[in-house]
Amino acid sequence: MSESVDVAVIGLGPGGEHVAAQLAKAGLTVLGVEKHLVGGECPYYGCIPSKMMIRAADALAEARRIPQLGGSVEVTPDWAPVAKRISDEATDAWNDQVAVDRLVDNGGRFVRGHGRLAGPGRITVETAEGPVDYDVRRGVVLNVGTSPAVPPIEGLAATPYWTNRDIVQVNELPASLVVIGGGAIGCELAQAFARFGVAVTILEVAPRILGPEEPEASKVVAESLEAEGISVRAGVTIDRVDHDASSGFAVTLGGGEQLHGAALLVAAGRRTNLADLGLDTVGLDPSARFVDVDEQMRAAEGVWAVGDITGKGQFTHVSMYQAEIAVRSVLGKDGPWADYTAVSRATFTDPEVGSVGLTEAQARDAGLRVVTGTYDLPVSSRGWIHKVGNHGVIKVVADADRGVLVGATTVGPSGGEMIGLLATAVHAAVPIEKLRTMHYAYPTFHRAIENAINDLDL
Ligand SMILES: Cc1cc2nc3c(=O)[nH]c(=O)nc-3n(C[C@H](O)[C@H](O)[C@H](O)COP(=O)(O)OP(=O)(O)OC[C@H]3O[C@@H](n4cnc5c(N)ncnc54)[C@H](O)[C@@H]3O)c2cc1C
Ligand SMILES: NC(=O)c1ccc[n+]([C@@H]2O[C@H](COP(=O)([O-])OP(=O)(O)OC[C@H]3O[C@@H](n4cnc5c(N)ncnc54)[C@H](O)[C@@H]3O)[C@@H](O)[C@H]2O)c1
Repeated sequence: MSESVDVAVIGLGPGGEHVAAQLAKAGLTVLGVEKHLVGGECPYYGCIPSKMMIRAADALAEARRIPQLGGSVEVTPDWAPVAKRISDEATDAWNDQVAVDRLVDNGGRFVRGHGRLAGPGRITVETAEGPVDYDVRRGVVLNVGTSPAVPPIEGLAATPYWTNRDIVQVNELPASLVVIGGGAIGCELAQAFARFGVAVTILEVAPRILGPEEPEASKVVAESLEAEGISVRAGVTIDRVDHDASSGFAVTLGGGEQLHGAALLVAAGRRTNLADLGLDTVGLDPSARFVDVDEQMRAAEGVWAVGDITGKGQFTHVSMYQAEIAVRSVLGKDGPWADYTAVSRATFTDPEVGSVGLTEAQARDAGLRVVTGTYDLPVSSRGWIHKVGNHGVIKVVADADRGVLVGATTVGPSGGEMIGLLATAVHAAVPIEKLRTMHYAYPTFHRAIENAINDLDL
């Protein structure tokens, strides 16, 4: 006979873990199903270990700026404390016992294995001891996340390339690193490794790195990376990859040029973990790239989905936001339901890139009467004082008809923090006239936002 539970959560990434804990605390019988590590990509292979690397790398870079400001310093990078911190503090050597215990302490049940929908109100979990069936009375919440996408480049599959899951476990740095992909992962990790003395090349097929960001942001970051000695090659195609134990990786570009690296990182986007999830058994398309959800995160009768698989932004904060909504929906509570007009994000390069809402191009595509304002950070008072490391730009995108901002980008030192002010402005549709007449402390970086708003021809 099958065991019976109120709710099963398949995949315990940040969102799924939150859903399982909250529903268990609300008194439901909740089964959490995870095939690898409870907590998902973010704590073990993503946000947290990468930001620990970046924190250390930024400290090195800041120290190297001392001679231009006030003294002398000898900087000797050492990767060992970074590797140790990631293993000891972030991942517990990639052991999730604490997270499993947290779920159980909250009243949830846990099973390790591959979960799969098996028709309305039923799931099967492939455990180490064999398949176990469960009847699910109220519903199933899917939070199965993504895996690294590996482009079909000739020769690549047969080489010992790294993905984010390997690079966060590196104990010794390579002399050189080729990065395939100039997105958030590629740019953040390229800069971190370069600051530890690794010779880094970024290969990006699109015309510019950080493609989803404003072109102004891509330009500032590309210039900053190049100024640190990183080779940024945008608009290139890769024909093949070879590897030899003695000489390392050889990457052949379209046109024949060959690049070499001791290590190769594939950071070319993500694919959703939707294969072998039994989506067809509940009437969903198993070949779709994302799971289509409504504003309550419902994908089908008795099926909810949260996180990267919903296609609403592959960020931990989006997964957690959706998790809160799914919890309310499962419990039969009221909204507010999902609204993505002011999703913000931060890319932790130096300079950091903060952004919220629509880019100028997206706003134009949406048919808005668009007006933009920009301001270069180095000419702001704080940028000028800051001197070395002050590269940055603020850009705001306004809907001229409504007199509000619909998007903004803040590039610079603390760019990811500066976006907070503008996220509130977009989220709450604060009238531009109100933003023009508020106080901006002097001399902060965020005071340059006032200049960008005053640059709007409105
Ligand atoms: C290097 C890197 C850096 C990042 N940095 C940031 C950042 O700074 N800020 C930010 O907001 N986001 C960042 N992200 C993105 C962030 O990690 C994800 O958006 C976040 O983890 C949310 O994902 P999720 O909730 O969809 O699930 P995931 O974290 O992807 O977890 C899904 C879980 O489901 C499990 N699973 C899959 N299939 C099954 C199955 N059939 N049965 C049982 N279990 C299953 C997996 O093992 C996994 O544990 C980064 C990602 C990477 C790779
Ligand atoms: N700070 C953050 O919030 C943060 C940091 C890292 C990752 N993330 C999340 O993780 C997601 C995945 O990150 P990502 O950087 O892997 O993906 P991405 O989609 O952002 O970037 C991948 C890049 O690889 C390029 N590419 C694809 N195939 C290629 C090829 N064959 N040759 C050269 N370039 C190729 C793409 O054009 C793209 O620019 C991000 O979209 C983001 O949502 C967030």
